[in-house]
Amino acid sequence: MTPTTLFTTEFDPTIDAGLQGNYQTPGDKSISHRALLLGALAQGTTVIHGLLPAADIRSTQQALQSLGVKLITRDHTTEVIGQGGWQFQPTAEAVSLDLGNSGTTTRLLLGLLARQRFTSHLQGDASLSQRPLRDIIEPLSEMGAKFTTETATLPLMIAPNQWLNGLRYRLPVASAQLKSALILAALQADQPSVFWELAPTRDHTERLLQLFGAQVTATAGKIQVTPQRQPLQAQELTIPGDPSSAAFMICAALFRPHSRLTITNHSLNPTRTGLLRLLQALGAPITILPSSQTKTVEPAADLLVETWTQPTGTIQIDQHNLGGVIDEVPLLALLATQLPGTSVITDAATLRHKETDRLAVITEQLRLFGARIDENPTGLVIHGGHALHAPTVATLNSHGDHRIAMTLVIAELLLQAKVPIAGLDSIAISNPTFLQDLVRALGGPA
Ligand SMILES: O=C(O)C1=C[C@@H](OP(=O)(O)O)[C@@H](O)[C@H](O)C1
Ligand SMILES: C=C(OP(=O)(O)O)C(=O)O
Repeated sequence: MTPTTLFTTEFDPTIDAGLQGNYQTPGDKSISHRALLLGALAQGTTVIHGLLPAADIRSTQQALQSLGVKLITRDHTTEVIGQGGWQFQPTAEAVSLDLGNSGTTTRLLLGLLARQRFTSHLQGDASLSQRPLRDIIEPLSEMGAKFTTETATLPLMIAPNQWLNGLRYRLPVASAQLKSALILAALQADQPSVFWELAPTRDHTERLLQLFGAQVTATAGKIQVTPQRQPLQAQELTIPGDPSSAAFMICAALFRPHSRLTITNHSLNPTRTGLLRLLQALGAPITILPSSQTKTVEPAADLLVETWTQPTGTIQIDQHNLGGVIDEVPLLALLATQLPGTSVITDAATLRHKETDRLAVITEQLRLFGARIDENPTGLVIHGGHALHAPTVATLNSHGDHRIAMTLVIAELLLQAKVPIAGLDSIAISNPTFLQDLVRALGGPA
């Protein structure tokens, strides 16, 4: 994603208002990818309500279309015409897939394309092409997949392949993308597979596969996959709101005076509610209310978030709870600056291989606000308890990373500082209506 130095004109972080009204959380990104992919494999038409309309999801949609899958979008509903089996039917003998900025699309497709009759060429943008794929290439190759890549990154080629064997494998890293790729390959294998997770990560693949009729069981970090001989069965489903998008509005409301914001449709999947649990344990004024929305494919609720007048406590993240906040870490670093003590994030080296090196970039940017952060190879130590100030630089820089860009917007809002942010347009990767929604919650025009 090309950095820009444009700052939005409609959003004014110096505004003297709290966040009020209702915030409709955009559809969950992880579930949106998976609903499209499983819908494509199923027999029948899968109807998805509330798919996230963001650039990463468009990468999955375009990849599926290149693979010969038909998608129909009307208003807030997307229909996926399932192909009724594992074999995609592209019109050419070799397909080229541009996966943009989306790590999830890339990794899940590596699993799905491991046993196809055609050649696939996968590429992505500059950021995605830097992200390591070795962790995923190695076990999939052991199963029989045939990858060609010089550096275990994109661009990469997958050769036609007629067989995959089952695998018993202890995942060396905690990664939902790795786990999902292995499960998707294992369903196409000739023998059963068993995987053991290093630490808990989001479980949308397991849940959705069960809904679509696959034999996948997951207990206490052990995942058992039976090869799927019958096609998956198409479903109609409504996607819950993405906690990783809601997180920004929750923090803005907690730390802006005069806030009273209802967040609707927030997922309650326990593998995604790490931030919510952590804030509730610290006594933040967040009330969980019954959901006011249509029943979603995973549990969801409304949240009432009010200004946190006396923030207390600290944040402690390690490998046991990292999975539940993996995409919230840049925001957690900002949150920790607002707490009185010293917060510690550890076991988080994987953050160095996201859209940017998120540990380095958030440290660099929050220091411009006067934050006291020590960076180490696997995490951050954030010394709270002292006031931040408006940055004195001419431009902040998200380095084209959507989560960093949104964290900087919230930092500016908390400090009422108006400094241009380079790469703000990256927000469209996961949360295209973010600034508009923020302006509305602050009392601006809808
Ligand atoms: O599976 C997924 O949908 C995702 C998994 C996470 O990565 P990990 O593979 O590190 O868990 C997360 O960072 C990403 O935004 C989405
Ligand atoms: C890391 C992220 O996504 P992905 O890995 O799909 O690019 C994210 O959304 O923060």
